Amino acid sequence: MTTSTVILIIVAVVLVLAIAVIAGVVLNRRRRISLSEQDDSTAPTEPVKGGSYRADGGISLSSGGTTTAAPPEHPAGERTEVEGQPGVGDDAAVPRDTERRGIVDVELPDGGGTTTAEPPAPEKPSAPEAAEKPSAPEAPEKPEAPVEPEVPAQERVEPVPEPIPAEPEAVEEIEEIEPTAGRLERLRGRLSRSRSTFGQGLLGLLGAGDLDEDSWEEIEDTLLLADLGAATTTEITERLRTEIASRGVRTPEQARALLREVLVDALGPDMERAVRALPHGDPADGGKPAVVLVVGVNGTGKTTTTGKLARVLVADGRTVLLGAADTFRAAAVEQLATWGSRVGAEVVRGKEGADPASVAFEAVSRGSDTAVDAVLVDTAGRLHTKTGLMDELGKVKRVVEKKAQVDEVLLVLDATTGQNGLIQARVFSEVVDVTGIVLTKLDGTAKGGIVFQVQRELGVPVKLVGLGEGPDDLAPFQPEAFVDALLD
Ligand SMILES: Nc1nc2c(ncn2[C@@H]2O[C@H](COP(=O)(O)OP(=O)(O)OP(=O)(O)O)[C@@H](O)[C@H]2O)c(=O)[nH]1
Repeated sequence: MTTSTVILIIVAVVLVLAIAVIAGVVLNRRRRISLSEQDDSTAPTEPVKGGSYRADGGISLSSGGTTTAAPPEHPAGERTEVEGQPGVGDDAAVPRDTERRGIVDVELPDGGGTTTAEPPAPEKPSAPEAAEKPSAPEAPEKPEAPVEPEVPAQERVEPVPEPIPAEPEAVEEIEEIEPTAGRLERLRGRLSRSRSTFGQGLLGLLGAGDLDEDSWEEIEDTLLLADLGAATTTEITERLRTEIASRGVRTPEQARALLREVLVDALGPDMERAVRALPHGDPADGGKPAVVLVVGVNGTGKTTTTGKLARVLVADGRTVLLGAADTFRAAAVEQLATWGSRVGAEVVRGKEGADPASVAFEAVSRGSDTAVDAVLVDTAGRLHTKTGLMDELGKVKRVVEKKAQVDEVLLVLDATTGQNGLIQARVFSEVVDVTGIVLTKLDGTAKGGIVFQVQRELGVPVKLVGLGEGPDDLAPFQPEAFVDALLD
Protein backbone atom coordinates (compact mmCIF):
# COMPACT_ATOMS: atom_id res chain seq x y z
CA MET A 1 0.00 0.00 0.00
CA THR A 2 1.45 3.31 -1.06
CA THR A 3 1.80 6.27 1.25
CA SER A 4 -0.80 8.22 -0.70
CA THR A 5 -3.34 5.39 -0.29
CA VAL A 6 -2.75 5.37 3.45
CA ILE A 7 -3.23 9.15 3.56
CA LEU A 8 -6.44 8.83 1.58
CA ILE A 9 -7.79 6.20 3.95
CA ILE A 10 -6.94 8.34 6.97
CA VAL A 11 -8.65 11.37 5.43
CA ALA A 12 -11.72 9.28 4.62
CA VAL A 13 -11.89 7.94 8.19
CA VAL A 14 -11.53 11.44 9.63
CA LEU A 15 -14.29 12.69 7.34
CA VAL A 16 -16.65 9.89 8.36
CA LEU A 17 -15.95 10.58 12.04
CA ALA A 18 -16.54 14.30 11.59
CA ILE A 19 -19.88 13.66 9.86
CA ALA A 20 -20.94 11.31 12.63
CA VAL A 21 -20.12 13.86 15.33
CA ILE A 22 -21.98 16.66 13.53
CA ALA A 23 -25.03 14.45 12.99
CA GLY A 24 -25.06 13.50 16.68
CA VAL A 25 -24.97 17.13 17.79
CA VAL A 26 -27.75 18.10 15.40
CA LEU A 27 -29.97 15.23 16.53
CA ASN A 28 -29.37 16.06 20.15
CA ARG A 29 -30.24 19.72 19.54
CA ARG A 30 -33.45 18.69 17.85
CA ARG A 31 -34.56 16.71 20.88
CA ARG A 32 -34.18 19.75 23.08
CA ILE A 33 -36.71 22.45 23.25
CA SER A 34 -35.19 25.78 23.69
CA LEU A 35 -37.10 28.52 25.39
CA SER A 36 -34.27 30.93 25.57
CA GLU A 37 -34.48 32.47 22.16
CA GLN A 38 -36.99 35.11 21.42
CA ASP A 39 -38.65 34.76 18.05
CA ASP A 40 -41.14 37.56 17.91
CA SER A 41 -42.12 37.10 14.33
CA THR A 42 -43.50 33.59 14.62
CA ALA A 43 -44.41 33.35 18.27
CA PRO A 44 -48.09 33.03 18.97
CA THR A 45 -49.23 35.89 21.09
CA GLU A 46 -50.37 34.19 24.26
CA PRO A 47 -51.52 36.26 27.16
CA VAL A 48 -48.69 36.85 29.50
CA LYS A 49 -50.33 36.11 32.80
CA GLY A 50 -53.45 34.74 34.22
CA GLY A 51 -55.53 35.28 31.14
CA SER A 52 -58.65 37.31 31.52
CA TYR A 53 -59.97 35.26 34.41
CA ARG A 54 -60.79 37.21 37.52
CA ALA A 55 -61.13 35.45 40.80
CA ASP A 56 -63.78 37.74 42.12
CA GLY A 57 -66.64 35.26 42.04
CA GLY A 58 -68.28 34.28 45.30
CA ILE A 59 -69.12 30.84 46.53
CA SER A 60 -71.82 29.79 44.20
CA LEU A 61 -74.87 28.13 45.65
CA SER A 62 -77.58 26.24 43.92
CA SER A 63 -80.68 24.30 44.70
CA GLY A 64 -80.44 20.54 44.65
CA GLY A 65 -83.65 20.36 42.73
CA THR A 66 -82.51 22.51 39.89
CA THR A 67 -79.14 21.14 39.15
CA THR A 68 -78.62 19.71 35.75
CA ALA A 69 -75.26 18.24 36.49
CA ALA A 70 -74.96 14.65 35.51
CA PRO A 71 -73.96 12.33 38.29
CA PRO A 72 -70.22 12.09 38.37
CA GLU A 73 -68.63 9.29 36.49
CA HIS A 74 -66.05 7.45 38.44
CA PRO A 75 -63.19 6.92 36.06
CA ALA A 76 -62.12 3.70 37.67
CA GLY A 77 -60.18 2.72 34.63
CA GLU A 78 -57.88 5.62 35.16
CA ARG A 79 -57.24 4.92 38.77
CA THR A 80 -53.72 4.72 39.89
CA GLU A 81 -52.16 3.24 42.94
CA VAL A 82 -55.18 1.19 43.87
CA GLU A 83 -53.22 -1.93 44.58
CA GLY A 84 -53.65 -3.09 48.11
CA GLN A 85 -55.73 -0.13 49.19
CA PRO A 86 -58.52 -0.86 51.58
CA GLY A 87 -62.14 -0.53 50.66
CA VAL A 88 -65.17 -0.70 52.83
CA GLY A 89 -65.12 -3.90 54.79
CA ASP A 90 -61.51 -4.67 54.03
CA ASP A 91 -60.65 -4.54 57.66
CA ALA A 92 -62.23 -7.85 58.47
CA ALA A 93 -58.87 -9.22 59.44
CA VAL A 94 -57.83 -6.19 61.42
CA PRO A 95 -58.07 -6.64 65.17
CA ARG A 96 -61.21 -4.84 66.16
CA ASP A 97 -59.71 -3.25 69.20
CA THR A 98 -60.74 0.24 68.41
CA GLU A 99 -63.44 1.78 70.48
CA ARG A 100 -66.80 1.32 68.85
CA ARG A 101 -69.85 3.32 69.44
CA GLY A 102 -73.03 1.61 70.20
CA ILE A 103 -75.34 1.96 67.28
CA VAL A 104 -78.89 2.32 68.39
CA ASP A 105 -80.91 0.14 66.16
CA VAL A 106 -83.62 2.44 65.04
CA GLU A 107 -86.37 1.59 62.68
CA LEU A 108 -86.64 3.79 59.72
CA PRO A 109 -89.72 5.90 59.69
CA ASP A 110 -92.28 5.54 56.98
CA GLY A 111 -91.63 7.54 53.93
CA GLY A 112 -94.59 9.73 54.55
CA GLY A 113 -93.35 10.30 58.06
CA THR A 114 -95.69 12.39 60.06
CA THR A 115 -93.11 13.98 62.14
CA THR A 116 -92.67 17.05 64.02
CA ALA A 117 -89.59 18.19 65.67
CA GLU A 118 -91.86 19.64 68.22
CA PRO A 119 -90.70 19.07 71.52
CA PRO A 120 -87.40 19.31 72.96
CA ALA A 121 -87.54 16.16 74.99
CA PRO A 122 -86.35 17.36 78.34
CA GLU A 123 -82.90 16.12 79.00
CA LYS A 124 -83.55 14.59 82.33
CA PRO A 125 -87.24 14.59 82.81
CA SER A 126 -87.11 12.49 85.89
CA ALA A 127 -84.79 14.60 87.98
CA PRO A 128 -87.03 16.64 90.17
CA GLU A 129 -84.57 19.44 90.88
CA ALA A 130 -83.80 19.86 87.29
CA ALA A 131 -86.77 22.10 86.84
CA GLU A 132 -85.28 24.79 89.00
CA LYS A 133 -81.92 24.70 87.31
CA PRO A 134 -82.42 25.58 83.72
CA SER A 135 -78.88 24.81 82.83
CA ALA A 136 -76.69 24.31 85.77
CA PRO A 137 -73.19 24.84 84.55
CA GLU A 138 -71.84 21.37 84.19
CA ALA A 139 -71.38 20.62 87.83
CA PRO A 140 -69.71 17.36 88.63
CA GLU A 141 -72.45 15.34 87.17
CA LYS A 142 -74.39 12.83 89.08
CA PRO A 143 -74.01 9.51 87.40
CA GLU A 144 -76.24 9.91 84.51
CA ALA A 145 -79.23 7.70 84.62
CA PRO A 146 -79.57 5.85 81.38
CA VAL A 147 -81.88 7.94 79.39
CA GLU A 148 -84.86 5.95 78.45
CA PRO A 149 -86.64 7.55 75.61
CA GLU A 150 -89.99 8.33 76.98
CA VAL A 151 -92.36 8.13 74.14
CA PRO A 152 -94.88 10.87 74.20
CA ALA A 153 -97.02 8.80 71.94
CA GLN A 154 -98.46 10.91 69.19
CA GLU A 155 -96.57 12.82 66.62
CA ARG A 156 -93.22 11.70 67.79
CA VAL A 157 -90.68 10.40 65.36
CA GLU A 158 -90.43 6.80 66.28
CA PRO A 159 -86.76 6.40 65.77
CA VAL A 160 -85.62 9.54 67.40
CA PRO A 161 -85.34 8.98 71.06
CA GLU A 162 -82.76 11.45 72.03
CA PRO A 163 -82.00 14.42 69.89
CA ILE A 164 -82.83 17.67 71.41
CA PRO A 165 -83.60 20.70 69.38
CA ALA A 166 -81.48 23.09 71.28
CA GLU A 167 -82.85 26.25 72.61
CA PRO A 168 -81.35 28.73 70.29
CA GLU A 169 -78.05 29.41 71.95
CA ALA A 170 -77.97 32.69 73.70
CA VAL A 171 -77.46 34.54 70.49
CA GLU A 172 -74.64 36.91 70.91
CA GLU A 173 -74.61 39.59 68.37
CA ILE A 174 -74.29 38.18 64.93
CA GLU A 175 -70.84 38.61 63.59
CA GLU A 176 -69.91 40.47 60.55
CA ILE A 177 -69.04 38.05 57.79
CA GLU A 178 -66.42 38.59 55.13
CA PRO A 179 -68.01 38.90 51.71
CA THR A 180 -67.88 35.64 49.86
CA ALA A 181 -66.93 37.27 46.59
CA GLY A 182 -63.24 37.33 45.78
CA ARG A 183 -62.25 35.07 48.63
CA LEU A 184 -59.81 32.96 46.69
CA GLU A 185 -58.18 36.16 45.56
CA ARG A 186 -58.02 37.45 49.12
CA LEU A 187 -56.59 34.20 50.41
CA ARG A 188 -54.26 33.40 47.55
CA GLY A 189 -51.24 34.22 49.69
CA ARG A 190 -52.14 31.20 51.79
CA LEU A 191 -51.17 28.98 48.91
CA SER A 192 -47.60 30.20 49.13
CA ARG A 193 -46.14 26.84 50.07
CA SER A 194 -47.64 25.10 47.07
CA ARG A 195 -46.73 28.07 44.96
CA SER A 196 -43.06 28.11 45.83
CA THR A 197 -42.45 24.41 45.36
CA PHE A 198 -44.94 23.40 42.72
CA GLY A 199 -45.80 26.51 40.73
CA GLN A 200 -42.48 28.27 40.81
CA GLY A 201 -40.61 25.00 40.51
CA LEU A 202 -42.38 24.19 37.27
CA LEU A 203 -41.99 27.66 35.89
CA GLY A 204 -38.30 27.60 36.72
CA LEU A 205 -37.80 24.36 34.85
CA LEU A 206 -39.89 25.28 31.84
CA GLY A 207 -38.43 28.72 31.54
CA ALA A 208 -34.82 27.72 32.03
CA GLY A 209 -34.03 27.13 28.42
CA ASP A 210 -33.13 23.84 26.81
CA LEU A 211 -35.49 21.10 27.86
CA ASP A 212 -33.72 17.80 27.61
CA GLU A 213 -34.69 14.45 29.03
CA ASP A 214 -33.31 15.38 32.43
CA SER A 215 -35.45 18.52 32.51
CA TRP A 216 -38.58 16.55 31.69
CA GLU A 217 -37.75 14.10 34.43
CA GLU A 218 -37.41 16.95 36.86
CA ILE A 219 -40.77 18.31 35.74
CA GLU A 220 -42.33 14.94 36.40
CA ASP A 221 -40.70 14.75 39.81
CA THR A 222 -42.02 18.18 40.70
CA LEU A 223 -45.55 17.18 39.76
CA LEU A 224 -45.30 13.93 41.68
CA LEU A 225 -43.94 15.65 44.76
CA ALA A 226 -46.85 18.05 44.70
CA ASP A 227 -49.15 15.02 44.89
CA LEU A 228 -50.62 15.14 41.42
CA GLY A 229 -50.33 11.38 41.15
CA ALA A 230 -48.78 9.28 38.43
CA ALA A 231 -51.59 9.38 35.90
CA THR A 232 -52.11 13.15 36.03
CA THR A 233 -48.36 13.74 35.99
CA THR A 234 -47.89 11.66 32.86
CA GLU A 235 -50.83 13.31 31.17
CA ILE A 236 -49.64 16.82 31.95
CA THR A 237 -46.05 16.15 30.99
CA GLU A 238 -47.02 14.54 27.71
CA ARG A 239 -49.28 17.40 26.83
CA LEU A 240 -46.65 20.00 27.66
CA ARG A 241 -44.09 18.19 25.50
CA THR A 242 -46.43 17.94 22.56
CA GLU A 243 -47.74 21.48 22.76
CA ILE A 244 -44.36 23.07 23.30
CA ALA A 245 -43.11 21.40 20.12
CA SER A 246 -46.20 21.90 18.00
CA ARG A 247 -46.89 25.50 18.98
CA GLY A 248 -43.29 26.52 18.62
CA VAL A 249 -43.16 27.82 22.16
CA ARG A 250 -39.99 29.79 22.49
CA THR A 251 -40.17 32.20 25.36
CA PRO A 252 -40.65 31.71 29.10
CA GLU A 253 -43.84 33.78 28.86
CA GLN A 254 -45.30 31.48 26.25
CA ALA A 255 -44.27 28.49 28.32
CA ARG A 256 -46.02 29.97 31.32
CA ALA A 257 -49.21 30.61 29.40
CA LEU A 258 -49.15 27.07 28.09
CA LEU A 259 -48.53 25.66 31.56
CA ARG A 260 -51.47 27.63 32.88
CA GLU A 261 -53.71 26.33 30.15
CA VAL A 262 -52.66 22.73 30.66
CA LEU A 263 -53.07 22.87 34.44
CA VAL A 264 -56.47 24.54 34.25
CA ASP A 265 -57.66 21.95 31.73
CA ALA A 266 -56.49 19.17 34.03
CA LEU A 267 -58.67 20.64 36.78
CA GLY A 268 -61.89 20.22 34.83
CA PRO A 269 -62.92 23.89 34.63
CA ASP A 270 -66.38 22.90 33.46
CA MET A 271 -67.28 20.80 36.46
CA GLU A 272 -70.33 21.94 38.36
CA ARG A 273 -69.04 23.48 41.56
CA ALA A 274 -72.05 25.22 43.03
CA VAL A 275 -72.81 24.01 46.55
CA ARG A 276 -76.36 22.70 46.54
CA ALA A 277 -77.44 24.48 49.66
CA LEU A 278 -80.40 26.47 48.41
CA PRO A 279 -83.92 25.37 49.29
CA HIS A 280 -86.38 23.65 47.00
CA GLY A 281 -88.91 26.39 46.57
CA ASP A 282 -89.68 28.91 49.25
CA PRO A 283 -89.55 27.19 52.65
CA ALA A 284 -91.97 29.78 54.01
CA ASP A 285 -94.42 28.64 51.39
CA GLY A 286 -94.15 24.89 51.68
CA GLY A 287 -90.72 24.57 50.06
CA LYS A 288 -88.14 22.24 51.52
CA PRO A 289 -84.82 23.20 52.97
CA ALA A 290 -81.68 22.03 51.27
CA VAL A 291 -79.93 19.28 53.17
CA VAL A 292 -76.16 19.10 53.27
CA LEU A 293 -74.25 16.27 54.94
CA VAL A 294 -70.66 16.92 55.92
CA VAL A 295 -68.57 13.75 56.18
CA GLY A 296 -64.96 12.71 56.51
CA VAL A 297 -62.37 11.12 58.75
CA ASN A 298 -61.37 12.53 62.12
CA GLY A 299 -59.88 15.95 62.35
CA THR A 300 -60.09 16.90 58.70
CA GLY A 301 -62.09 20.02 59.51
CA LYS A 302 -65.72 18.95 59.18
CA THR A 303 -67.08 20.99 62.05
CA THR A 304 -65.05 24.01 61.06
CA THR A 305 -66.21 23.69 57.47
CA THR A 306 -69.83 23.30 58.53
CA GLY A 307 -69.52 26.48 60.57
CA LYS A 308 -67.78 28.35 57.78
CA LEU A 309 -70.40 27.24 55.28
CA ALA A 310 -73.15 28.40 57.59
CA ARG A 311 -71.54 31.82 57.54
CA VAL A 312 -71.44 31.81 53.76
CA LEU A 313 -75.15 31.07 53.66
CA VAL A 314 -76.03 33.64 56.28
CA ALA A 315 -73.97 36.21 54.41
CA ASP A 316 -76.09 35.32 51.39
CA GLY A 317 -79.21 36.17 53.37
CA ARG A 318 -80.21 32.56 54.03
CA THR A 319 -81.41 30.93 57.20
CA VAL A 320 -79.58 27.90 58.43
CA LEU A 321 -80.04 25.15 60.96
CA LEU A 322 -77.10 23.07 62.11
CA GLY A 323 -77.38 19.40 63.01
CA ALA A 324 -74.70 18.24 65.42
CA ALA A 325 -74.66 14.59 64.48
CA ASP A 326 -71.14 14.20 65.78
CA THR A 327 -72.42 12.61 68.94
CA PHE A 328 -69.13 10.88 69.52
CA ARG A 329 -67.15 13.91 70.57
CA ALA A 330 -68.90 16.21 72.99
CA ALA A 331 -66.52 19.03 72.16
CA ALA A 332 -67.57 18.87 68.52
CA VAL A 333 -71.16 19.59 69.52
CA GLU A 334 -70.07 22.55 71.61
CA GLN A 335 -67.85 23.72 68.78
CA LEU A 336 -70.75 23.62 66.36
CA ALA A 337 -73.03 25.34 68.87
CA THR A 338 -70.53 28.17 69.04
CA TRP A 339 -70.45 28.46 65.26
CA GLY A 340 -74.24 28.50 65.32
CA SER A 341 -74.51 31.20 67.91
CA ARG A 342 -72.13 33.41 65.99
CA VAL A 343 -74.49 33.51 63.05
CA GLY A 344 -77.74 33.10 64.91
CA ALA A 345 -78.38 29.59 63.64
CA GLU A 346 -80.27 27.05 65.68
CA VAL A 347 -78.37 23.89 66.52
CA VAL A 348 -80.02 20.52 66.95
CA ARG A 349 -77.96 18.15 68.97
CA GLY A 350 -78.16 14.83 70.71
CA LYS A 351 -76.64 13.63 73.86
CA GLU A 352 -73.17 12.21 73.73
CA GLY A 353 -73.38 8.72 72.33
CA ALA A 354 -76.82 9.27 70.84
CA ASP A 355 -77.60 7.70 67.53
CA PRO A 356 -76.26 10.15 64.97
CA ALA A 357 -78.89 9.10 62.46
CA SER A 358 -81.64 10.16 64.82
CA VAL A 359 -79.99 13.50 65.45
CA ALA A 360 -79.63 14.09 61.74
CA PHE A 361 -83.23 13.12 61.18
CA GLU A 362 -84.39 15.42 63.92
CA ALA A 363 -82.33 18.28 62.53
CA VAL A 364 -83.92 17.90 59.13
CA SER A 365 -87.40 17.64 60.63
CA ARG A 366 -86.80 20.71 62.70
CA GLY A 367 -85.39 22.57 59.73
CA SER A 368 -88.50 21.76 57.70
CA ASP A 369 -90.78 22.84 60.51
CA THR A 370 -89.01 26.10 61.05
CA ALA A 371 -88.74 26.69 57.32
CA VAL A 372 -85.03 27.38 57.16
CA ASP A 373 -83.30 27.51 53.82
CA ALA A 374 -80.64 24.94 54.59
CA VAL A 375 -79.90 22.25 57.13
CA LEU A 376 -76.22 21.48 57.50
CA VAL A 377 -75.48 18.22 59.27
CA ASP A 378 -72.04 17.74 60.77
CA THR A 379 -71.21 14.06 61.21
CA ALA A 380 -68.62 12.42 63.40
CA GLY A 381 -65.18 11.74 62.08
CA ARG A 382 -64.83 8.11 61.20
CA LEU A 383 -62.04 5.95 60.01
CA HIS A 384 -62.76 4.85 56.52
CA THR A 385 -61.35 1.42 57.28
CA LYS A 386 -63.86 0.68 60.00
CA THR A 387 -66.82 -1.13 58.59
CA GLY A 388 -69.14 -0.42 61.50
CA LEU A 389 -68.53 3.31 61.33
CA MET A 390 -68.98 3.45 57.60
CA ASP A 391 -72.22 1.48 57.91
CA GLU A 392 -73.34 3.99 60.46
CA LEU A 393 -72.70 6.81 58.02
CA GLY A 394 -74.68 5.06 55.33
CA LYS A 395 -77.48 4.76 57.82
CA VAL A 396 -77.36 8.46 58.68
CA LYS A 397 -77.95 9.26 55.05
CA ARG A 398 -80.68 6.70 54.57
CA VAL A 399 -82.54 7.87 57.65
CA VAL A 400 -82.37 11.50 56.60
CA GLU A 401 -83.65 10.53 53.16
CA LYS A 402 -86.80 9.28 54.79
CA LYS A 403 -87.53 12.86 55.59
CA ALA A 404 -85.94 14.87 52.83
CA GLN A 405 -83.72 14.69 49.82
CA VAL A 406 -80.03 14.97 50.64
CA ASP A 407 -78.83 17.59 48.20
CA GLU A 408 -75.16 17.62 48.89
CA VAL A 409 -72.74 15.24 50.54
CA LEU A 410 -69.55 17.16 51.14
CA LEU A 411 -66.50 15.05 51.84
CA VAL A 412 -63.95 17.01 53.82
CA LEU A 413 -60.36 16.01 53.07
CA ASP A 414 -57.27 17.32 54.77
CA ALA A 415 -54.91 18.34 51.98
CA THR A 416 -51.87 17.67 54.13
CA THR A 417 -52.57 13.95 54.27
CA GLY A 418 -51.71 13.39 50.63
CA GLN A 419 -52.36 9.94 49.22
CA ASN A 420 -54.26 8.91 52.31
CA GLY A 421 -56.88 11.50 51.53
CA LEU A 422 -57.38 9.82 48.23
CA ILE A 423 -57.95 6.46 49.80
CA GLN A 424 -60.47 8.02 52.17
CA ALA A 425 -62.24 9.67 49.30
CA ARG A 426 -62.57 6.42 47.47
CA VAL A 427 -64.05 4.59 50.43
CA PHE A 428 -66.43 7.34 51.47
CA SER A 429 -67.79 7.65 48.01
CA GLU A 430 -68.60 3.95 48.05
CA VAL A 431 -70.78 4.41 51.10
CA VAL A 432 -72.47 7.72 50.52
CA ASP A 433 -72.61 9.31 47.11
CA VAL A 434 -70.16 12.13 47.61
CA THR A 435 -71.25 15.09 45.53
CA GLY A 436 -68.53 17.56 46.37
CA ILE A 437 -65.17 17.76 48.06
CA VAL A 438 -63.90 20.34 50.49
CA LEU A 439 -60.14 20.36 50.63
CA THR A 440 -59.04 21.88 53.92
CA LYS A 441 -55.68 23.05 55.23
CA LEU A 442 -54.39 23.92 51.81
CA ASP A 443 -52.72 26.80 53.58
CA GLY A 444 -50.40 24.43 55.39
CA THR A 445 -49.12 22.29 52.59
CA ALA A 446 -46.89 22.34 49.56
CA LYS A 447 -48.94 19.52 48.10
CA GLY A 448 -51.75 21.48 46.53
CA GLY A 449 -51.60 19.06 43.64
CA ILE A 450 -53.86 16.67 45.52
CA VAL A 451 -56.72 18.68 44.04
CA PHE A 452 -55.94 17.30 40.59
CA GLN A 453 -55.76 13.76 41.77
CA VAL A 454 -58.82 13.64 43.90
CA GLN A 455 -61.02 15.01 41.16
CA ARG A 456 -59.59 12.67 38.61
CA GLU A 457 -59.92 9.70 40.91
CA LEU A 458 -63.49 10.30 41.96
CA GLY A 459 -64.90 12.36 39.16
CA VAL A 460 -66.30 14.56 41.92
CA PRO A 461 -65.50 18.27 41.89
CA VAL A 462 -63.61 20.05 44.60
CA LYS A 463 -66.14 22.72 45.49
CA LEU A 464 -64.57 24.51 48.39
CA VAL A 465 -61.12 24.95 49.83
CA GLY A 466 -60.14 25.69 53.40
CA LEU A 467 -57.32 28.18 53.57
CA GLY A 468 -56.98 28.83 57.27
CA GLU A 469 -58.56 28.54 60.67
CA GLY A 470 -60.32 31.87 60.51
CA PRO A 471 -64.12 31.81 60.33
CA ASP A 472 -64.17 33.11 56.78
CA ASP A 473 -61.18 31.24 55.45
CA LEU A 474 -63.31 29.11 53.16
CA ALA A 475 -63.20 29.88 49.47
CA PRO A 476 -64.82 28.54 46.35
CA PHE A 477 -62.54 26.37 44.30
CA GLN A 478 -61.98 28.07 40.99
CA PRO A 479 -59.49 26.28 38.75
CA GLU A 480 -58.28 29.40 36.97
CA ALA A 481 -57.76 31.42 40.12
CA PHE A 482 -56.15 28.45 41.82
CA VAL A 483 -53.64 27.94 39.03
CA ASP A 484 -52.93 31.66 38.89
CA ALA A 485 -52.24 31.65 42.60
CA LEU A 486 -49.76 28.84 42.05
CA LEU A 487 -47.99 30.45 39.14
CA ASP A 488 -47.94 34.15 40.00
N1 LIG B 1 -54.90 25.66 58.80
C1 LIG B 1 -56.15 25.21 58.69
N2 LIG B 1 -56.72 24.58 59.72
C2 LIG B 1 -57.98 24.13 59.57
C3 LIG B 1 -58.70 24.28 58.37
N3 LIG B 1 -59.91 23.72 58.54
C4 LIG B 1 -59.94 23.22 59.80
N4 LIG B 1 -58.78 23.47 60.43
C5 LIG B 1 -58.39 23.10 61.79
O1 LIG B 1 -58.37 21.69 61.89
C6 LIG B 1 -58.67 21.30 63.22
C7 LIG B 1 -59.74 20.23 63.19
O2 LIG B 1 -60.94 20.83 62.73
P1 LIG B 1 -62.37 20.27 63.12
O3 LIG B 1 -63.36 21.08 62.39
O4 LIG B 1 -62.53 20.14 64.58
O5 LIG B 1 -62.27 18.82 62.51
P2 LIG B 1 -63.38 17.68 62.50
O6 LIG B 1 -63.20 16.98 61.21
O7 LIG B 1 -64.71 18.21 62.80
O8 LIG B 1 -62.88 16.78 63.71
P3 LIG B 1 -63.61 15.48 64.34
O9 LIG B 1 -64.97 15.88 64.72
O10 LIG B 1 -62.73 15.10 65.49
O11 LIG B 1 -63.57 14.43 63.30
C8 LIG B 1 -59.08 22.57 63.94
O12 LIG B 1 -57.99 23.02 64.69
C9 LIG B 1 -59.39 23.55 62.82
O13 LIG B 1 -59.16 24.88 63.19
C10 LIG B 1 -58.05 24.96 57.27
O14 LIG B 1 -58.58 25.13 56.17
N5 LIG B 1 -56.78 25.40 57.49
